[in-house]
Amino acid sequence: MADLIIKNAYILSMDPEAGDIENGIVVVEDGKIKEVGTSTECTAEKVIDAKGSVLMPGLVNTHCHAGMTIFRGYADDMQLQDWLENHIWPAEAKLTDDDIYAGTKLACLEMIRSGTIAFADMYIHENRVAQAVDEAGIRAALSYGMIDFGDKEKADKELEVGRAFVKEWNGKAGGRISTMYGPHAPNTCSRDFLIRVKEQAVKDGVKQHIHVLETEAELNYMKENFGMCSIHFLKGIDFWGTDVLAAHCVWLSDGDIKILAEYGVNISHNPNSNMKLASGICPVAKLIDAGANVCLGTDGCASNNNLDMFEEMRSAALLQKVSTMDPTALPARKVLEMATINGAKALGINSGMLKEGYNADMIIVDMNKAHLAPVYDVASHLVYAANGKDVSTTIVDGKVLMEDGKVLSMDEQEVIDTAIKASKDLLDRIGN
Ligand SMILES: O=c1[nH]cnc2c1ncn2[C@@H]1O[C@H](CO)[C@@H](O)[C@H]1O
Ligand SMILES: [Zn+2]
Repeated sequence: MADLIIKNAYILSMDPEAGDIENGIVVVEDGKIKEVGTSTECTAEKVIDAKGSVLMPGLVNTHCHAGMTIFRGYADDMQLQDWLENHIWPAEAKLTDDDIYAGTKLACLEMIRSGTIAFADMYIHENRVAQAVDEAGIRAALSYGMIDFGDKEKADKELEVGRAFVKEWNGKAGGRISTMYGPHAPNTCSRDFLIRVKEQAVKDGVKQHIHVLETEAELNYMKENFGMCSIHFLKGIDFWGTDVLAAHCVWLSDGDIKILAEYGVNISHNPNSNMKLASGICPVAKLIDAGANVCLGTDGCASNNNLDMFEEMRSAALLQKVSTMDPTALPARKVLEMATINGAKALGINSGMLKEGYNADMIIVDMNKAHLAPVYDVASHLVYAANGKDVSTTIVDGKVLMEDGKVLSMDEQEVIDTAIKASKDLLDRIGN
């Protein structure tokens, strides 16, 4: 007997061979998809009737600082450098590991509610992030964010913490957690440090997660100090020769785009954060044309200010259209690919498609809503009209984490109350 059957769904499989299936059935066994079709011989312990709903692969958030959910709305309307140096970093210095656990629990709750099945994270006290992910039931690729600012002693310490984290958590939570190295950015990490981290990542067989060319200030800094941009600088130390997830990539030349595509770099596009911090616009359409793997992320909640990947899909599409003055740029299906297939590829997980053998990481979107009627094209609604609140059911690794709007893997009110209390205590400590 199978574990779970979902029937009567409009299946948006994202599998190029199967396409969309009306009135479809998905069968789940041992956390994997066993069958996708229009009928089945199987019976299951649990059956969900998804009539009037869309069943699709859950969304993958490829750039996040989940613990920063505790800072939602803490410091808005300023430049990245001012925001980080004068507000976020001083506040982070006062964060306890309990605060980060509380913030990450809240982030996981919000992600499960809005249809995200996996996320990539870079933050501090990452052990507690991993604990929260383990308990919440979601999937994640986690990294400890390392910064050395050219200080050799700090570099040694940071790499030690990063290494310990990679070793302790890779493959944990029944395989739902993977680990990466997280050198923060080319303008906050020294050249020597980036080389050491890269070599360690290759030795340990894990990926690296890094911010790259988020701002024009970074581009200017790199040109002044190294006589070249971050993309060429990282090429020079063979950083791109390893498996990399690069967030933002806003300030790219046409030559940079070629390099990123050629090396198969995974690029996490974060349109809402880039708009809010006025960082600029990632040339997504050009990157895709060049053959690069572009996926989507929200960034942290202090620069977004939510984790709703449906909003991110809509923003990504609209921003490319207006910046290229071409309404055919980034059509709905392409954006859905970025949020599912491409994101799963970037994280190295077998999700992002509803297909036999893939992880049963999927969501049900309720289409019986005023703002989703009538329906001509399901993909259009998912990108241009829906939002995260339309997700009724979220399934990760075959486990139902939310069913019909009720979160099953955690006590929702307790998670919200704990985060609010932590934010108040934090303000007292900061002295605001
Ligand atoms: O958009 C961003 N650009 C650069 N750094 C960021 C951004 N958002 C958060 N952080 C910072 O990255 C570190 C990760 O460990 C944290 O210090 C976090 O505040
Ligand atoms: Zn970031």
